[in-house]
Amino acid sequence: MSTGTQARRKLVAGNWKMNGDMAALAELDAIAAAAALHPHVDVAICPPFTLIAPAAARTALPIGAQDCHARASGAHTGCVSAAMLVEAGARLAIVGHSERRADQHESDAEVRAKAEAVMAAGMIAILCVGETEAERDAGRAEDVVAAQLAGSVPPGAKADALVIAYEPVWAIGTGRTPTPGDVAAMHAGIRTRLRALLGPEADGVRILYGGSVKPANAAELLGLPDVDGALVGGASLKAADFVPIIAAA
Ligand SMILES: O=C[C@H](O)COP(=O)(O)O
Repeated sequence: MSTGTQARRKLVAGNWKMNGDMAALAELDAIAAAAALHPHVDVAICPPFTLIAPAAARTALPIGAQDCHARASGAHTGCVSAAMLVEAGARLAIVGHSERRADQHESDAEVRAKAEAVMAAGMIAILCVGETEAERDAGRAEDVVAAQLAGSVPPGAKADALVIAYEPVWAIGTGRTPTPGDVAAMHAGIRTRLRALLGPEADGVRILYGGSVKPANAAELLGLPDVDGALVGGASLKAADFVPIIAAA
């Protein structure tokens, strides 16, 4: 998988969430075939933990995890370490998804520790940020995202190991998306915040948009300034939906 440092290659990553079984891995074949037709786009799939090893064995597509424990080992029932993910074949891992921030009460500090573990293991961290609808309605969206970045982006992170995914919580799985202007403004704001945190390295960090990305809206969203790709949930489960998004990138 290419790094983001040179002209920020687009990245279209699928997050299967808690969906998929062995039979679903057949979708990877069609996705891989489409990805080969678009070599200027990086494509990755993040299936459930149980499918990482068989997915990585089946395809050359980069396979990722949806979470990672911050510690290397120990008494953490139900958790999986970064080294375990690498051994299973993962090359990237999502951290700080809003569903985990909400359901598992993950703090910015925990997300940062997870991102550091992912990077230390040689994987790419896709670090998610995004405001709730109430926060946007209150005019606090940019401040909320800025605070998440300040609290969860590891200091000294390198552009080839860090991807930011801006996912407004209210747009996830709802069929709703921010206006193109709001997406562009938020991505520009994220870039500015990253420069303050990481210096010039920030210019190589890819910033993905996520939240109800579909074939019908992908071209518009992916064509916006500072939108370096997409993190796709529901529309990544079927190649018939995901492939047009890859093509749009
Ligand atoms: O990680 C993916 C996002 O949560 C977006 O999900 P969605 O495309 O189903 O809205």
